[in-house]
Amino acid sequence: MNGFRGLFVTGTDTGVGKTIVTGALVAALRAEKRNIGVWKPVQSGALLGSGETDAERLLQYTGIDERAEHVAPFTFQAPLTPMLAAKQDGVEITLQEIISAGQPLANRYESILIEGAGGVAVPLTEDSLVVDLISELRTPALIVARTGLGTINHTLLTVSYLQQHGIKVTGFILNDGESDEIYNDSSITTNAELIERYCGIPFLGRFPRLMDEMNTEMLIQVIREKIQLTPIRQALTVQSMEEE
Ligand SMILES: Nc1ncnc2c1ncn2[C@@H]1O[C@H](COP(=O)(O)OP(=O)(O)OP(=O)(O)O)[C@@H](O)[C@H]1O
Ligand SMILES: C[C@H](N)[C@H](N)CCCCCC(=O)O
Ligand SMILES: [Mg+2]
Repeated sequence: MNGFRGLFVTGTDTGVGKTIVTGALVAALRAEKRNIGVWKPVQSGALLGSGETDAERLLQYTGIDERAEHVAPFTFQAPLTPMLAAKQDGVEITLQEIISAGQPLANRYESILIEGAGGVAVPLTEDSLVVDLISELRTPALIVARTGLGTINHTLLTVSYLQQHGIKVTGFILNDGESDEIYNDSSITTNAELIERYCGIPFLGRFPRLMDEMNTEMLIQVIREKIQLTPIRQALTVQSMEEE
């Protein structure tokens, strides 16, 4: 049985801000005295020790006391889809190895937020995509998407693909990201409402562009002010009850 208690944070693409949003959500949930952990099953694009990997960023944002190699048991240097990045390092991993490597970490927490790599159809291993990992873990999914023009199509496709695989979608968050583009984009006033209308998945809020250093206190404040946590708390609770 591969079931994990948690929520899988996926995105409409790589670079949409899954790491910052995941870190902020975990920090806000932990501030409520919940024992929530964070897991990055496979990461690519930087090496541990650089301070640039997602595991290191997640630990920095949340203040969790874990070793980065436990948060991300598989790290590959090349900025490529994990399957290819692993190949370049001469490694071949299986979906079952990825899942087994996360189990000891998950066992230390009441629930975990899991950050994917890129979007839902990104090759993780020779014969699996991110969506297959979510299916195996049996967690619901939360989508992080860009705020601006193009996000309706990307988000509706992501919702549809997850649902075709029997995965429950808890909601979507639109992230302003680091680009200036959205400031002249009139679609931002209607994107969230249109996505909700066409797929029926709740909009949980807009994550603002952060200019200052991203410390834990500031991230908790951003989540409290901008993001609806109730559906996320419910997703984590319902799952725990289903397991009993
Ligand atoms: N709201 C924001 N404010 C400021 N910078 C942001 C924001 N969201 C994302 N960024 C920056 O944009 C870059 C890309 O975001 P990030 O690495 O979080 O994407 P990702 O979805 O986690 O990508 P990956 O698929 O590699 O995990 C990072 O440098 C991040 O710090
Ligand atoms: C390198 C990086 N940061 C990633 N998380 C891997 C993203 C792979 C995306 C593949 C793709 O969709 O074309
Ligand atoms: Mg990331």
